[in-house]
Parts: sequence; C-alpha cells; structure tokens
Amino acid sequence: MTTMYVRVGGGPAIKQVVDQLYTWILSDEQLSPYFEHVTVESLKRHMAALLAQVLGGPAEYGGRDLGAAHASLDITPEHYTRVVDLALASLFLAHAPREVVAAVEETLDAVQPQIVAA
Ligand code: HEM
Repeated sequence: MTTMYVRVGGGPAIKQVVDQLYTWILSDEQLSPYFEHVTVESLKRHMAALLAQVLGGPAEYGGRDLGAAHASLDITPEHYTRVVDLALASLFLAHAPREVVAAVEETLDAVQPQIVAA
C-alpha cells in the first residue's frame, strides 16, 4: 500500500510544508511570541520528523513527548486552532491530497489535549 508519506511527496514535500508553516507562524503577531526564545531550526527538524512518522514514513522522531514539550507554554485553544489552520493550509499549498489533509487534521484534533493548557 502506498503510504500517505509517499502520496504527499516524501521528505522534500514535508520540508516545504514545515518551512511554510513556520514562516507563517513567525510572522503572526499572536503566535510568534511563543517562539521568541526557541531555536527554530531544531524545532523544524523535529516537526518534519514527526509529520513524516505520522504519515507512515520513516520513524525517526527524536524529540520530546508532545505534552512535555508544551507543558509550560500556556497555549490557548484559539492559538492551537490557528496553528492547525496554518498547518492544513500549508499542506494544501504543497498539493497534498485531501485525504492526507483530513488524516493530519484528525491526528491534530487527537493530540490537542496534550498541547493546550488545561
Ligand atoms: C498543532 C500541533 C502541534 C504539534 C504537532 C507540535 C509539535 C511540536 C514539536 C514536535 C516540538 C519539538 C519538541 C522537541 O523539540 O523536543 C514542539 C515544540 C514547541 N512548540 Fe509545538 N506543536 C504543536 C502546536 C503548537 C502550538 C499551537 C504552539 C504555540 C502557539 C506551539 C509552540 C511550541 C514551542 C514554543 C515549542 C518549543 C518548546 C521548547 O523548546 O521549549 N506548538 N512542538
């Protein structure tokens, strides 16, 4: 079976999606403050590895557990939704098939409680 990782265009497509996502996040005045003291290059690497893994590509994610990574950030539901919308938009922009976009949306809905502050 062709994985979603292959259908989306593999590593190069995922890099494009993640680059676009962080370009938008870092130029968004509501979202950029969260990233002020973060090394964005390593964040992008982790995000790309995680996305590849979720889509059935190589399982090489070596970052922290999502709950631990976001625990001290106080992320609101509104800011979470904003990031999800930008992520889905950047997938569409990279011509990802809609069923891939739908699967990513489902995954992001499922991990929301780990990332948004209680
Ligand atoms: C939409 C789902 C999200 C996913 C899948 C995700 C994924 C990740 C990953 C993989 C890391 C790296 C963990 C590590 O390096 O060990 C990370 C870190 C981070 N995320 Fe997210 N994230 C999401 C949403 C958000 C949102 C909504 C915000 C803020 C608006 C945010 C802000 C951050 C920040 C600031 C870090 C760096 C934390 C640090 O280095 O201490 N994330 N995220």
